[in-house]
Amino acid sequence: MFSAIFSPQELHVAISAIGGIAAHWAYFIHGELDVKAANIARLQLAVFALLTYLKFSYEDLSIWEALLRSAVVAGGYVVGLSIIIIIFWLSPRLSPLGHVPGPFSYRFSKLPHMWHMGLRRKCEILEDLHGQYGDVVRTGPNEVTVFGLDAYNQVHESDSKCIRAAYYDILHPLVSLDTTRDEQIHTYRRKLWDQAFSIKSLEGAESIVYSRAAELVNQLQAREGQVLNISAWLEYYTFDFMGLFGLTIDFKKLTEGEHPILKIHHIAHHLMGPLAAVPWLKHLLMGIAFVERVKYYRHFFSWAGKELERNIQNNKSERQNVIGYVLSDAKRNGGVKANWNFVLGDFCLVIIAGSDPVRQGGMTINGTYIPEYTTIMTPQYSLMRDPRYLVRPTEWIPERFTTRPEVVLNKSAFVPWAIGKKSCLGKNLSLMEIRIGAALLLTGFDFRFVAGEDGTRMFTQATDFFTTTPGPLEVVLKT
Ligand code: HEM
Repeated sequence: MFSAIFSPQELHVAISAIGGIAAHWAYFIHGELDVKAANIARLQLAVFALLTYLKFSYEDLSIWEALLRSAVVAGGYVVGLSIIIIIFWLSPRLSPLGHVPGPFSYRFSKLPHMWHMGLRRKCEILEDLHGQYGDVVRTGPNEVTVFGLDAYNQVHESDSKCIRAAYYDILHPLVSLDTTRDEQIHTYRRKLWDQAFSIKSLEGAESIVYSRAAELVNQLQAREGQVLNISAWLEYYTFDFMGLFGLTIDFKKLTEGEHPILKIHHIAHHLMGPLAAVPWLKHLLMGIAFVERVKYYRHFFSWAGKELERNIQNNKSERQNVIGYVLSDAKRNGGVKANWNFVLGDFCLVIIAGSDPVRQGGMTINGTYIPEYTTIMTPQYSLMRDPRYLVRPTEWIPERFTTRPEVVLNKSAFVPWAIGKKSCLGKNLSLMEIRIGAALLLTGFDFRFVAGEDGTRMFTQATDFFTTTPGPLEVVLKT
């Protein structure tokens, strides 16, 4: 009967549109598909190719006509899928987050958020949304961002039921302590890492920190009177320290200048930043060869893989540092090759430590029910600039932490190292680096901003993606 009213091509388009709707109901809204993005795209391309072949072989069409007609059929699928996505995420009854306020366009897709992140930093976008919509904001079809200390504690405290969200698959297929989403694996690997951060290990680390801080002072003394980007020099200091402490590698950045991998890391960081909002897109692009945007990210991992192999070759005896403990564990449990994704993941984590977390869970936050399997973001940037917890929160008042406690209203909101089971393992180590570095620099030099520098670029030009890289701070030093 249908064939009397519709042409075969029209019928194919209609079936394809119904297929789009069915795919949404039967597949796309069930479970998490981010890391499967490239395979889903490949499958859809394969179906398209098959359809083109069938049309070419059985409908007596030229290859171009077959391609065109298949594209129209594929368009039916896209339209069907888009319509059902819009209905689903717009309807308060169907969408589990229909009751949470937030920007209209963010309800359907994370792509508008990603677009905005290309123009501004994520932390500033979220802070604006906080001002506009309050403490609980819908920032994606399946994502809310929550503000305030109570919300932060609920998500992060040790007995929280929240688990790490899809965003943490950032290194996929590699897995590091900081990105593993499996609670049991996390507990196991945290114990492994703990060995390298014991009091005894930190005592051993002290001499490395002193030697790198002394080298930093040497290098800066040799550049007295010159314009220096002190942000970069502090990064060389911490990078060189982490190489020696965690990996037995001397990156020699303090003595030989910026290591090429740091440059690659910075470019990758900058280009990948906006993609952080949309994990599936990052996985999709990584699955396609020659995508320019992820080129430097690939470079970073291929460099890290070779560097790890060299590192294993150069250090045959057991080492009592992070990579040593991680390798020994791998050897005890099937060998380094079998555990490569964990070993390389942790190797990369030592190189780039620290981040801004996201969690998943089902709970009531500030009176708003957040259903299970919702991604919950808890931006530390906003928490540590919230006037409920600090007086004049955006002003640089270092005395807050020493002689002026009256400008702190609630010190529990100061959580740079996070809290709970997944809080920073390197807190004491980083405090040691900061104290020794700051003491030597402040007692050894007078600092002056160069013309045009007011110290704000360090914050306003910082990149905000998994880890934060500060913007430049140009100064001239005098001994
Ligand atoms: C001032 C410097 C640092 C800050 C502000 C910082 C901050 C953080 C934060 C906020 C987290 C939690 C991330 C999350 O839950 O997603 C974290 C995790 C972590 N940090 Fe740091 N970090 C710093 C330095 C370091 C250093 C020097 C190391 C040494 C290797 C380190 C090792 C780690 C590790 C291993 C984790 C993962 C812990 C886990 O998943 O159990 N951090 N850091």
